[in-house]
Amino acid sequence: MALNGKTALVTGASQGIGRGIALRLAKDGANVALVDIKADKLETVRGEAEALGVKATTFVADVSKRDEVHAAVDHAETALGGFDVMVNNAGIAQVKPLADVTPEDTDRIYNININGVLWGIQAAAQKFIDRGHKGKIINASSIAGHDGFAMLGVYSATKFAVRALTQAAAKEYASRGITVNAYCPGIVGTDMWVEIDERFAEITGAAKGETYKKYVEGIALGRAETPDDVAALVAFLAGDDSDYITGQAILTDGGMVYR
Ligand SMILES: NC(=O)C1=CN([C@@H]2O[C@H](COP(=O)(O)OP(=O)(O)OC[C@H]3O[C@@H](n4cnc5c(N)ncnc54)[C@H](O)[C@@H]3O)[C@@H](O)[C@H]2O)C=CC1
Ligand SMILES: CC(=O)C(C)=O
Repeated sequence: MALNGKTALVTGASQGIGRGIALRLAKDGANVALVDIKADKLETVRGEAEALGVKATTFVADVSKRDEVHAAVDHAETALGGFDVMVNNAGIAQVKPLADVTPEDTDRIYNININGVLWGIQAAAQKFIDRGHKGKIINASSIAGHDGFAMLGVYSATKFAVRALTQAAAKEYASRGITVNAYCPGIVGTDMWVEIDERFAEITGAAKGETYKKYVEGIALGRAETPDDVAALVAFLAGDDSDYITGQAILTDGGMVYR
């Protein structure tokens, strides 16, 4: 198995894409540290990972808090005996016309989606350097990190920022054997999209389900994305086969945005 003996930390692992990534990495042989702000669901995912024959541990942390992210990385190393892969997946969406955005909105979403990724990059890179080996840092961007989406303007800005951090970190850490890449999903059928669809319905008067349907109809491959689709790309980026790739923000969207 491609990730046998490796240790991977995934943030936002309680559900959705993060859960899918954690279970795929476990299936590929990695021991997994599951981090989220939601404690209860983490334990369920831990059981699912252990059933795949690997070690798993949980840690409750808010990625917007630098100390908590650093503590999560320390915990992963102590509990699992190594540290090789960091997946900065946790994020939140916000559907709002730009005209209505408040400073409180931007503080919240920037702190989670941008700073959360930055703290994860810092903590993981320092850990790889202290341990004296290479490492993989993999960040959640989006199609909205390649194209700004109406009503998702602030969210889109955070996902463009993730690409900037990914490129800068790739350059800063390349000499240490650390690669830094981002994955850019399209329309994934998770709770995040349930919330996005509901907010669009409130703001635009669209019927419930209509916005999601409209976006899915625009996908060339003809179906919504699943967490497993995203996890397949992340598993590649976590393994040795991607060793010569760094600083990239790779689209996995079934054919929506072409770069
Ligand atoms: N669902 C989609 O269509 C797409 C999602 N993405 C990105 O993928 C990532 C995962 O999204 P989904 O799984 O769909 O979302 P989701 O809402 O289903 O799950 C997000 C997870 O992150 C956790 N989380 C939120 N804030 C946190 C914080 N401050 N600290 C720790 N954990 C926190 C939540 O508790 C939850 O378990 C996000 O970064 C999102 O922006 C990117 C493109 C498309
Ligand atoms: C949630 C998200 O990133 C999009 C573009 O749907």
